[in-house]
Amino acid sequence: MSRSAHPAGPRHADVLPEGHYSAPPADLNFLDPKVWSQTVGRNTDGIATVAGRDVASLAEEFGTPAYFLDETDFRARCRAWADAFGKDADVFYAGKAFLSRAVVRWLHEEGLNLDVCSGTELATALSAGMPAERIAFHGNNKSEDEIRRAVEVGVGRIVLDSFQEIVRVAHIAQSLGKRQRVQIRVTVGVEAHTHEFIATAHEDQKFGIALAGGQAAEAVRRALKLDGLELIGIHSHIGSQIFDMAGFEVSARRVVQLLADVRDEHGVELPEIDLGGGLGIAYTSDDDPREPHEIAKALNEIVTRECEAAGLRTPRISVEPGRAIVGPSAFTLYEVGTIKPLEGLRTYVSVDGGMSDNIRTALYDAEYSVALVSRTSDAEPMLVRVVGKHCESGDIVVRDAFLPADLAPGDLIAVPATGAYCRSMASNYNHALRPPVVAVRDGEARVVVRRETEEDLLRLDVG
Ligand SMILES: Cc1ncc(COP(=O)(O)O)c(C=O)c1O
Ligand SMILES: N[C@@H](CCCC[NH3+])C(=O)O
Repeated sequence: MSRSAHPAGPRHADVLPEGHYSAPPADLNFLDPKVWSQTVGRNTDGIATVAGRDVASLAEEFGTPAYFLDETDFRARCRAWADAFGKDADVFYAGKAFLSRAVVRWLHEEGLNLDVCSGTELATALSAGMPAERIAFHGNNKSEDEIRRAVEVGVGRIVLDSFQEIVRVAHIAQSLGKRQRVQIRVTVGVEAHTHEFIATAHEDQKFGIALAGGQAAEAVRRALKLDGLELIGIHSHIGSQIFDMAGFEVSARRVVQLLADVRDEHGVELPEIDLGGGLGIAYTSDDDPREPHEIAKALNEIVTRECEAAGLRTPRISVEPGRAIVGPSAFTLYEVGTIKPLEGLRTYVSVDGGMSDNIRTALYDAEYSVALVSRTSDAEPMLVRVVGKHCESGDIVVRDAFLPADLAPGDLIAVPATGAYCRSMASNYNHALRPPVVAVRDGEARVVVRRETEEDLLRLDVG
């Protein structure tokens, strides 16, 4: 990402502080379609709109902060992924990015499958009518209750994450008189170019079983011996917010090598491989993510080529995008509160939310964009840091961005690309009430996850 300085304007300090910012955009009013969802634009009054609804009326009706989810955009991304991979592959939406019953219904209608990683994500999916056989169950520490529930309802696959779990799932399935379809999650030893906390395929971490040292081969040996398990394939997920396809290619190659080793040792050709999720999205105009069809083409080619070289039948491929589907489909709307110019540094713009609705900046140093959306402005750009209202100096929503210098309390600003890992990682820090998710489509807005209330919080406090 660019960290270059920019020409100093009237509201810029002579020497700008070290930051993540690029030069100010040529037009501060422009809502770049790269980072905003499909139906976002501005009306003739300059107010931003989504699916035909203007943000001023949305703020009036639903309050701020709030997440607005562009249903048309979400569904279009589901279709783009499903079409790109075609009928000989499976797309599992990673529910951890954002899960609600409305989203489950949309996924179902668009023909996608679902990856869940807790009993309660599973319950949400089932309660919204997702057929169990289209659900994959993940997790590095699934409880016995979670496993039993998943086996009982008949999930399509459980992704085994440790040697202990191989035995645990087999016993539970057998005790229920079932044979559970499973995959084994392996760590392929790839250093994905992403933040350390969201890279998952290097060996020193909690997920999966290492290919290195023959551990994954040993896991396959054990799984194949157990009556309660039907081993259908190998799973690899290398991390999240990745742009470079090289890591996926190495991963695919190593997984196919394991399939060849399994065939040589056991005479069994495992029919499926899952290459996980992790595809990056544009959070700022500097980001250039790959399109689903490019990703599908690259993955299909590498798997086909490696399988041909190894004399294997090409397995059925599955992928698990979360962020790449829901991330760009939503934005968070905030009202500007206090504005504090720090001479020679930057201007701190406080909003009515913060790290409780978007922890990603504090946790991963994530970059976001921001725009004034309740009006347009011809004022000079001013370098800002958008911060929340929490008692924490790291409570930053957008580390470095430009907003018009005439920004004032009461203005509405919006942060795009907050559909993934924002509401799903939201907290009640400082007893913040988690914001609602409002789905907007064809001029209609409806709450799909309501705002928490004081009563919700007090109900849990039984002391
Ligand atoms: C196993 C697995 N699959 C899929 C995903 C989804 O990742 P993303 O939302 O980056 O596509 C994750 C999260 O990183 C994951 O751990
Ligand atoms: N929560 C992370 C990604 C990890 C996803 C799950 N393995 C993020 O916001 O980027």
